Formats: sequence, structure tokens, C-alpha cells
Amino acid sequence: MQSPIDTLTITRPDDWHLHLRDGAVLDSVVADTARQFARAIIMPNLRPPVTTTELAHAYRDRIYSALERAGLSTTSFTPLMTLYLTDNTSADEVVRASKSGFVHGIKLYPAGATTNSDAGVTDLLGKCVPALEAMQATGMPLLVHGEVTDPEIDLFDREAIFIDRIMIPLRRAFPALKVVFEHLTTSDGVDYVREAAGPVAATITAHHLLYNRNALFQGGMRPHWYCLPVLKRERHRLALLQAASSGSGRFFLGTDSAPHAKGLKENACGCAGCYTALHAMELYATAFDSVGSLDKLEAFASLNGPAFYGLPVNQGTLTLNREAYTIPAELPMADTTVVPLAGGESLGWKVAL
Ligand SMILES: NC(=O)N[C@@H](CC(=O)O)C(=O)O
Ligand SMILES: [Zn+2]
Ligand SMILES: [Zn+2]
Repeated sequence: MQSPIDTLTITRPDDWHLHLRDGAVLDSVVADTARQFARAIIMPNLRPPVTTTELAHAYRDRIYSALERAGLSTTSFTPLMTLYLTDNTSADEVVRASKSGFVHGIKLYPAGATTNSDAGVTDLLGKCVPALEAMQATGMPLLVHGEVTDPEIDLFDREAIFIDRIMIPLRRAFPALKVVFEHLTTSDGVDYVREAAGPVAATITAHHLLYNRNALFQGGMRPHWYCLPVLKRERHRLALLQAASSGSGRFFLGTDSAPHAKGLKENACGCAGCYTALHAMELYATAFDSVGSLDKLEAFASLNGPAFYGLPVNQGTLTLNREAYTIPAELPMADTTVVPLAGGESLGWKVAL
């Protein structure tokens, strides 16, 4: 019998779905990410949302300033900016974004689907046709929060119904449009992405690989496990784990790390989002190790994403050691506190710094 791997060195990874936020917490959250990842797709759901190339440029400058304040070199981490699609996004704006060289995707938030999505799209195939045509023509990827918002649809079915109602008609109308199905959570999503014709891929979070929906209710309500799309049944978790470790280039790492202040999570109407930037690679290594697939982690974390986005693979490496690591229970950040996912618990892997 082979002895288990105790050290894993992979090409330096990227995070293809990240919320860095803005203002006082930016310094801490960007530093947590930059310790592990060379690049990240920066989600645009700020208040107000990042709807133009000009706003994305200003946000990018603030991220670089935060890196400097955190004592990190601005060459050590590259923020890959995105725009927030609205009913009014023009074809000209898409062309500007494409020519900028620093905008790498445009994000679809169905209005009301998740945190800061009020300005989101109300009718994708009715109102966004000029923008989608320009995206298809320029090769600008559409990044999708894939959940319907119809209040009649059960919360746990929102992703599966989105495939039929939005994804299939969208891809029929724009077959050459690059689409990333963000934070995939169901076996329905896995089947769709695996088999769809054309340039389709998906990000998968560490928490959807590690937990099923029981985690939300273990011994009581667990707000730090609440995110959108919400955790699903065990069979969906197993399908995601299989997809992530299958070797298919269509699935890649996106943490969806989304910090909210402790008091806004532990609240009568708690915010959706899990903070995983601190310990992302430890969480993913634990998930892949659980199915004996550590040898597939590098493709998922470091190779598949760049291939889909048409970017080079990173120089440099990241090493993980099999070693007990206790996740901090709380993280002080500026004038607030953030509770990392599974704070206080232990993992069997640690990034070597
Ligand atoms: N995933 C979440 O639960 N929350 C994200 C938004 C999102 O990615 O949908 C956030 O910005 O807080
Ligand atoms: Zn989302
Ligand atoms: Zn997100």
C-alpha cells in the first residue's frame, strides 16, 4: 500500500471568484488572499456596484493601495476586475471593458438573488441583448450567479430551475459566449456544465465541497455556514467533489469568500456569505484528500482557470503540508470582527509560508 502524501507542491493557484469588499476591511481581506493566490477574479457587488470600466479602474487602484498598506508587493497579486451587468449596460461599455486589459468578466446577478444584487438584471434576454452580443463578439466571459429569484420556487431548487429557464435559452441565443456558472452547488449544475456544448465552465467553493445542508442546523442555527446558493444535500456535495477531482478542465477553484461582520451574520436576518480567504487552500486540500484525489488539486486550483480565461499559468509554487491547523475562531479586521468558516475547528493541512 502506498503511504499517504504528506507534502504537496503545486503551481501557485488563483481564486476565480472572490469578494474583496472595500474600505476599512480591504487591507485585511486582500492580504489573506494574496498569501495563497497570485490572481483573483474580483466580484463587483459593492455599494454602489462596479458597473463601468472607470469604476473598475478606481477599485483596482484601491486594491493595489491596500496591498501596499498590508506590506505586500503589488507584483505579488493581480486583481482581475469585473463589471456588474445591469439592464442598462451598453455594448460600448463592454467594448471599453474588453479593451482595458484589466476587466476579465461581466457578472450577472439576477435582481434580488444575493448580497447587493438590487441593481441586478431583471430580464436578461429582454434587456441585455446588446451587452451580450458585444460580450460574445469580444470574447468577454459572462459570470453567472445561477439562481432564479421567483418567490414561488423553493430556495433549494433555484439553481436547477435556473438551468432550464435562463442558462439553456441564453446559450441557445449566444452559443459562442463564454459562460462561467459561478459557485456551482448541485448535481444538476454539474451535469449541465459537464455536457453543454461550447465554452462553459464552473467555479466550485471549498464549503460546497466540504459540507452539506446539515451543517446549517447542527445543534442549532449556524449562520456562519449560510451562503448563497445555500448548501445542498449530501448527494450534491458528492457530485461536486467528483466533478472537481475528475480532471475535467471545465471545473475550477472559486472560493466565493465573502466576509460579513460577525454581528451581521449572527443576526435575526443574517447576511449570506462565508469567509474562506484565510484558509482556502487548506479547506480545498482537506476536501480533495477526503476522496484520495490530492493529485487532481493542481489542475483544479492552478491550471483549468487560466486555460478557460486565456491567461498564462502562474510562475512559482505553493506548498501544503499534512499538519494539524486550528482555524482562528475570529479575525479582527479594522473596526470589525469576521468569523472565518469553521472557526475554532481543526484541519489536517497547512500552507507552508
Ligand atoms: N455567496 C454569498 O452568499 N454572498 C456573496 C454574494 C454571492 O456570491 O452571491 C456576498 O457578496 O456576500
Ligand atoms: Zn453569487
Ligand atoms: Zn460570490
